[in-house]
Amino acid sequence: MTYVSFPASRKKDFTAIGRLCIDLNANEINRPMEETMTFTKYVGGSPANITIGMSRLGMETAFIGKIAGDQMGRFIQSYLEKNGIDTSNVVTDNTGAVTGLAFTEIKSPTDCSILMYRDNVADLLLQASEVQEQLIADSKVLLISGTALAQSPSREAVIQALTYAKKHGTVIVFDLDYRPYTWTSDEETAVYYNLAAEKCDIILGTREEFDMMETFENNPDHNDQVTAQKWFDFSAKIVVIKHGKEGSIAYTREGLSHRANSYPARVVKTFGAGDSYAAGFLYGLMQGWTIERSMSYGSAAASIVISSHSCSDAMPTVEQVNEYIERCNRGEIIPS
Ligand SMILES: Nc1ncnc2c1ncn2[C@@H]1O[C@H](COP(=O)(O)OP(=O)(O)OP(=O)(O)O)[C@@H](O)[C@H]1O
Ligand SMILES: O=C(O)C[C@@H](O)[C@H](O)C(=O)CO
Repeated sequence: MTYVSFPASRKKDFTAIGRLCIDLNANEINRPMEETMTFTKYVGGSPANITIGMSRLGMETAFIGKIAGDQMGRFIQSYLEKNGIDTSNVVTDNTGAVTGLAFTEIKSPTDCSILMYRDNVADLLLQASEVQEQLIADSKVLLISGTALAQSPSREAVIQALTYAKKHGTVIVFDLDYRPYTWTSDEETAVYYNLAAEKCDIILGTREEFDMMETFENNPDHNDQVTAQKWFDFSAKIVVIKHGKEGSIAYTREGLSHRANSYPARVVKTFGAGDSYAAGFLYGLMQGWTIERSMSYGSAAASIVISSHSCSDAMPTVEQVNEYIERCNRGEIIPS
């Protein structure tokens, strides 16, 4: 059964809009930030990671965003291009804004956190007038992520991108990607998240992210089915609620639900799980696979990334995901 129809014959399979940043991942793992001395630099930002993941899986991809006009911005642009991502709608800031930094603290495989430096960041300065309508019209999928809604003018840029996607029948995916910094209140966050989600065909988020969106609603038991059902009265066809190691559950407009278990992993750090899951899941759906198979593929991609040091650089190819699944089936991956 096909739950989402992707438009045929478009130049791009997948375009994302939002932040392009730098991850600085601790080299000395299993210790607090205070004792961490060195870091490795990677391209980061959730929508960037997902786009890199889609590109590694063989999809034709593009990115809409804004980078700082400095060495960090050029590093990001060149990494995207090396990964086959069309950067023709990656705009360079000329106001002196900087690149967002995410320092990761890896205290243990289950206790990881991110320290963000996001004052005057270029990614939140993308303007609505800088979003290329034609690129969205040429794409099968547009992915938005919540953080870009946190401030103007990036907020308006995302809403304009949604308008173009609706006009051209581009499938819209919303990865909630809720990061509390840059938002000023729970009310502001919930209002903008809800407004955007009304327009989206596929919504992916964790239970905690959906809880934030339900600030003004009555779902005292945090019931996944209640959460998903609301969105089927708008545009959604699939709502996926992720539960970390416990796996994920997808609801469809037809009233069905599908569960996926996580794959075993030798976890180095947990961040990046959601981004790789999104890439694997969306890749599967775009191949016309069942929801179960797509979720399982996303879960395997997630296990690969959390078993690695980086998020973006560790995004797997089709061969790597297939091999990982085979190794798991043979019982060769012993979870940490
Ligand atoms: N400890 C784990 N072991 C194995 N798989 C995991 C683990 N944590 C997450 N996953 C896999 O990744 C998927 C998404 O994880 P999660 O629910 O943590 O998303 P997320 O919070 O968006 O991730 P992120 O930490 O990147 O923000 C899960 O459905 C599961 O398949
Ligand atoms: O999203 C960010 O800004 C940080 C990410 O790049 C980081 O790698 C992560 O948290 C992935 O989910």
